[in-house]
Amino acid sequence: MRYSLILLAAGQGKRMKAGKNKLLIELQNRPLLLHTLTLFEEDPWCDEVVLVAHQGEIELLADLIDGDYGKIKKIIPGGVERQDSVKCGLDEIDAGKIVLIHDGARPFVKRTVIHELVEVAAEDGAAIVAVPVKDTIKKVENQQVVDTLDRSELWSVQTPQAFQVGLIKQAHNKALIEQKLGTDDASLVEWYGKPVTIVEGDYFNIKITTQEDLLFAEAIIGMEARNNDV
Ligand SMILES: Nc1ccn([C@@H]2O[C@H](COP(=O)(O)OP(=O)(O)OP(=O)(O)O)[C@@H](O)[C@H]2O)c(=O)n1
Ligand SMILES: C[C@](O)(CO)[C@H](O)COP(=O)(O)O
Repeated sequence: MRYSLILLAAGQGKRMKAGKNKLLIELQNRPLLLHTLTLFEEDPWCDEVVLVAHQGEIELLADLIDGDYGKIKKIIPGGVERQDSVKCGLDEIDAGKIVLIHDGARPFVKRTVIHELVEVAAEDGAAIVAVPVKDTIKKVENQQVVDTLDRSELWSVQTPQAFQVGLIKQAHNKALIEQKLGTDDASLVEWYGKPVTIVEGDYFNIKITTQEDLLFAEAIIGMEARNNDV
């Protein structure tokens, strides 16, 4: 199987409070973005990568990559919202492909999960990685609990998310026209009226969002290094 990747790196990292794009923060002496890029550069199923960046950081990222990532087809400017950045990426992907959309801020997705996702998307049209929620989730209004949701039905959604490219382009185009904004791409497909299949992932595939996630990330890298030594 083969796929194209849209890798998102055009966020602001406001919640990280690092004063710069969080994807440039170093983990084990390497920018976070390069950890994520390496996963896909080394995956034989990945044909090409469209890297979506801030207009003002395109040159910086090109220098950082320095010709080491041959699968990068283009570095293109993103938009204000994550969804706008994905739309810019989709415009670069040819018809008939399976496209994966992934947060540059998730450097720990496993290749086995990626491959299962691609196979399911090729069959079903849309597939996303998710894990069952571990906490009890309550609905709250004005600091008052109004409901306790049934945890057996709740999943915490990650990326990558994989789609037949025609389907995700149609969903994004309709969302643009009707000004529908979602926090992930699958929600646009759901809103478009098409099914989305869950592939169970794992709890290591964190999104590096706030300062404490950097500690978790260092711990995961340390654990991976120890496992490789065994
Ligand atoms: N306009 C945007 C917003 C986000 N992203 C990317 O989408 C991924 C997930 O977004 P998030 O973790 O929310 O990143 P930020 O927007 O950078 O963080 P924050 O919301 O804290 O500012 C990140 O890899 C980020 O670079 C993007 O490409 N374009
Ligand atoms: C797409 C996503 O990774 C799913 O968890 C997430 O929605 C991305 O950004 P967010 O701004 O943290 O919601």
